[in-house]
Amino acid sequence: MPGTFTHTFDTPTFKGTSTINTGLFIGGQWVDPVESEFIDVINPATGKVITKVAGGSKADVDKAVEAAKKAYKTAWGFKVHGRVRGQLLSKLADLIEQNLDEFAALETLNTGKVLANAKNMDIGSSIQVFRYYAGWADKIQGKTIQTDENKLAYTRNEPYGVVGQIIPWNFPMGMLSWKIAPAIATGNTIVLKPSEITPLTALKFASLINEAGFPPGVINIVNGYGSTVGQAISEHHGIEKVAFTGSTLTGRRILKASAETNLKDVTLELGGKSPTIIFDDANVEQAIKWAAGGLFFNMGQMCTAGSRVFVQEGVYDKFLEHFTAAAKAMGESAGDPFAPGTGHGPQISQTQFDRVMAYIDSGKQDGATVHIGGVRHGDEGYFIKPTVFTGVRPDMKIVREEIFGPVGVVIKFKTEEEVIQLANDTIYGLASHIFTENASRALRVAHAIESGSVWVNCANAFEVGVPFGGYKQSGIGRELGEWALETYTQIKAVHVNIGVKL
Ligand SMILES: NC(=O)C1=CN([C@@H]2O[C@H](COP(=O)(O)OP(=O)(O)OC[C@H]3O[C@@H](n4cnc5c(N)ncnc54)[C@H](O)[C@@H]3O)[C@@H](O)[C@H]2O)C=CC1
Ligand code: BAL
Repeated sequence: MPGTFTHTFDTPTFKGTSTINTGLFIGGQWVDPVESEFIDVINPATGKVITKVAGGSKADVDKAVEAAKKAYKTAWGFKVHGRVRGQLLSKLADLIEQNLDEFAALETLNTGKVLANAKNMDIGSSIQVFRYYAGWADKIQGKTIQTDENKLAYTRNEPYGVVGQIIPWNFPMGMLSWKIAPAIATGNTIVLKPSEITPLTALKFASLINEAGFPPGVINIVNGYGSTVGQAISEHHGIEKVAFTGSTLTGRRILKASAETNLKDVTLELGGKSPTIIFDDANVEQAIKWAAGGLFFNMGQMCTAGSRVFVQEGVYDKFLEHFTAAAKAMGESAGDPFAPGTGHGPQISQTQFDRVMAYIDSGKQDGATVHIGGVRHGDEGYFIKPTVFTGVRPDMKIVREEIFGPVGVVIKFKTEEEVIQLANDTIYGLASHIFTENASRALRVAHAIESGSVWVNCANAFEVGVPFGGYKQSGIGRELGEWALETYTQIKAVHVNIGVKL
């Protein structure tokens, strides 16, 4: 019988006891893992264990796929009107909203995110995503193709059936909503694996699925390690599509697993090394604020983090002075993520802390200048001070590789042509942020940059209706907006002979 985790919160927005089931959610029921594995969940602000939750194995994935297949064949897909799928998604959004403060508290406990951000950005935006796709569920349309009087040809956008979804730890509820909402709107059933590091809000979410009214097996949540549950999803012959957000290395493994098994469709949202470009003609005060947020938000644990900051020579000194001050202020606001006034939390885990500190050390060893930061904050938890390097060369690891921490490089440039070449000198192509008051330049540079998203005079300003995804090694496919509907449907062409006789 699966256990529960109970925690009493006394936060500014949520005072009360949260009780969540720590099992696997398969076929509408909480079950124990077949192999009885349990995984520690750590509070990154203290480094202490919060609880243990079930970790699944291949056998649990098999059970979840069976449940999802049965649900798809008997109670979901086109057996259910799109309007009903939309109503259930809306109900889920309402239930998350009714539990907003508890979700936010759990997210902060498990990730170390600042509470206000967890509430307004993570949980708040995931509610928006469920509502947005609830609206699409009865608007999935094929096309008729006019050939001649003898034929009726039309297309249907059909669901894949069972889809697998593997999500990371940097935005646990955000990425869950990006994956589940469009897949459900288009009529698929789901086996989702949260990150084994951050399962708490996914488990809370699972407890709302039956209450929202979903038939058993439509949404299954199987927590566990990537090397077991993640790999089993990627290799499963009963899964027709997998959607993944995480590292480029794991993305390659998932693509390879698909190639070596059933050639399932794959959507990948991977790493980045995004440029932030500030031209002399920018509104520099605004650019400094956006660039600091664009790099340090979520402790730099964003795939779109503007971690290479290119500044034109005329505003370089002014920018660097104030950008450094912003980093300093952010560092001074580090602390208990539940406390009002805290602006900067810990990295997610000891592993990520060590990885980010190793990048900082490599920058120092390669001869870059630590302009500010470069050290841990405090002596408990996984806090790292916002860090800015100057005096870098293009070949340094801190310039080329995704750090996924509060660490950026500031580089001076002279001309537009030069900065376009520098910005595109990367294997990644996820996002870019451009600051200029010259509209022609903004559009010229936006079109020349090789990235799936370009933000002009802002940074990381996501919109649920606008597609998101990567060029180059940052990914395959698009999420959000109507584009996500395409990634969760396959097109069937139907040819009907009206008048041709043989
Ligand atoms: N694009 C993004 O939003 C993210 C990028 N990253 C990048 O990845 C780096 C490493 O972080 P990790 O947590 O190790 O990322 P990861 O890519 O290993 O983990 C992401 C998800 O993939 C799963 N996974 C791991 N190995 C798998 C496998 N063989 N098959 C299927 N699923 C598997 C994990 O359990 C987790 O749910 C970070 O430093 C960062 O650079 C990490 C998280 C999110
Ligand atoms: N993975 C989408 C949000 C982000 O990490 O930037």
